[in-house]
Amino acid sequence: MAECGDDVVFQSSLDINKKTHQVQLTRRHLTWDLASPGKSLRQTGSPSSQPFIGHSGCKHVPLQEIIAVNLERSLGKVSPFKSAKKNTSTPLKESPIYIELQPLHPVSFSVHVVKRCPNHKWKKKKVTFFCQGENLCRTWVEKIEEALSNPALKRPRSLLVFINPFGGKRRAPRVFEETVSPLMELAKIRTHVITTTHAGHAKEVITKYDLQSVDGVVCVGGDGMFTELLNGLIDRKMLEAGKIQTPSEQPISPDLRVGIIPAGSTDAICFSTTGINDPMTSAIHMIIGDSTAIDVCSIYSGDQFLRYSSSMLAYGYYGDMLKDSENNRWMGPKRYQVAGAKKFLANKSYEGEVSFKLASSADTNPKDKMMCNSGCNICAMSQFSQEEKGPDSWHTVRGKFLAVASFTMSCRCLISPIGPSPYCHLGDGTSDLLLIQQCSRIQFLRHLYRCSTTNGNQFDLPFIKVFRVREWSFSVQTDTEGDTDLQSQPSPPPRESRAPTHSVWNCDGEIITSPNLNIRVHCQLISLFARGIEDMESPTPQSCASCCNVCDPEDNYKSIGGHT
Ligand SMILES: Nc1ncnc2c1ncn2[C@@H]1O[C@H](COP(=O)(O)OP(=O)(O)OP(=O)(O)O)[C@@H](O)[C@H]1O
Ligand SMILES: CCCCCCCCCCCCC/C=C/[C@@H](O)[C@H](CO)NC(C)=O
Ligand SMILES: [Ca+2]
Repeated sequence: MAECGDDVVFQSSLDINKKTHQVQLTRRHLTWDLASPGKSLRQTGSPSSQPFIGHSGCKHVPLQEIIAVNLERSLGKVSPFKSAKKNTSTPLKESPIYIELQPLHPVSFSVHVVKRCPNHKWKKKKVTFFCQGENLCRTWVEKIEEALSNPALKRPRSLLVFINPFGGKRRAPRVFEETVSPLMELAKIRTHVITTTHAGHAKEVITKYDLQSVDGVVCVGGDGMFTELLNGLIDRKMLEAGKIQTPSEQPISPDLRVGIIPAGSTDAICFSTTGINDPMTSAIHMIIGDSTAIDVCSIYSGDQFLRYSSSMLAYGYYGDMLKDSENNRWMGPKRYQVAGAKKFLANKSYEGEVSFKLASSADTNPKDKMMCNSGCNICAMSQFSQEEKGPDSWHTVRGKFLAVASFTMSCRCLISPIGPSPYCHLGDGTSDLLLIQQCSRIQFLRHLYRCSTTNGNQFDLPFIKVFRVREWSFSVQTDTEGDTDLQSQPSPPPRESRAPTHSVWNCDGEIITSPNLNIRVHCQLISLFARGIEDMESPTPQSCASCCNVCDPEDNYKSIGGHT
């Protein structure tokens, strides 16, 4: 059924694939249906105010899923011979070349809409409408463009783009040039593109840039690049508000949304917020103005603020792996596999004490099998329930850990298709804190293997504890036995033969060396050009359910608008 308030803006008959259709633009949809005797716009309601009710075969696209609308430029075919022949008094050889456009069809415009493909991949699909006369064609384009510029749709008009030429497989410049830039042009989005020359470059620019002049900031890179933008944008807000980040200070939300065109090594943030690491999919989410707010952790060493993080913060195995992999950046994404295998064989554990404040709500937990999907109710509720945190409930675990890791999102990536913490929420104000106690290689392998599957049972192992937390801290414990041994020697052993007693932190792929950290989760602090991962089995309000009265079961994934 048509939604209340979805008034008709414009309608007419137009040809699609040489067949006449009744086409209607409402405030929320573009709809077209084959015109046949006994089936017309008039029959479906008052022509001036009522959207018509669809049925199978009728296509019904939410405006939010229109990527672009354009007048078609090539209106006819070139026919110089005919033109020359008309001027019979002039010999053919000497005649000036007249080019006459022979319209194949009157005039046309194209609408590019979202096409859903398997595995959350999005492409664009072009539908061309042929009009009786240029005026009608121009009016259609104007009306659709006007509807798309409705502020409620939150489509960006201009973007600041940072390209990291050294991230991942070093393909970012090409990815932007070949895939993203043509799409932005098609959608008439202005881009100011900066190719970074050094680490920290994007953050430096963000400190000074006139951010009022853009509607979003985009990185073409990986998790490290996103984190640089995240830190730059929050730092800028704090600076403008004259605030210094202290443990008791609440960080201020940036006004701008951030986009990620995946071109890094892991791309876990892009994967966890769109369901895939595909540049075209991400570019489309940006163009149509999708928005999802994600949690951010602030990290301190004592009272000293270090940085903000949004994906994984991990000590032990993942920290050692990152440190080792940094020497092999030239290998690209493979560096993580090489270092991961080395550190797996090393099977090193570290003593430490972890204290954490459990999320007060007993409704969710890291093993509850409730995936955070687009339009997630748990995240929607969390936005309003941050004040009722309940009584402080701190817990402490001491031990020898192979890894201590907190996931503020699922951290899906190619090697872990539903993520190392599959039921983690994007915007519930919590992180999943994973404690892997010292264990044998075979036990740890079992956990890692489970992370690489879609079973979601990687925490169901006796040496693993996992908690949903709002705040937590870690401190190293001195290995007293080891220290005594060292002290009994006349001089310290050579540096390389000393086993390190502590690891480093892997913070969104960047190293933090301070071992003792305090972490706080801030609910939905920054918004991304994404919508979370769509549940293809039960459509979400943003995809199909709210708009769709015309799902065509024959046309799954192929149908306009991708209705399921
Ligand atoms: N021109 C540059 N030269 C060197 N380093 C850069 C440059 N531009 C950005 N960086 C830094 O490179 C780091 C890593 O980049 P990025 O996240 O794009 O790739 P990655 O580490 O391969 O991918 P992932 O983080 O997904 O594993 C970022 O933290 C960023 O600060
Ligand atoms: C025997 C099969 C082994 C499969 C191993 C699966 C383990 C999956 C764990 C992946 C964790 C990735 C979490 C994301 C972290 C990012 O923040 C970071 C920067 O991009 N990437 C890495 C690799 O540290
Ligand atoms: Ca979360």
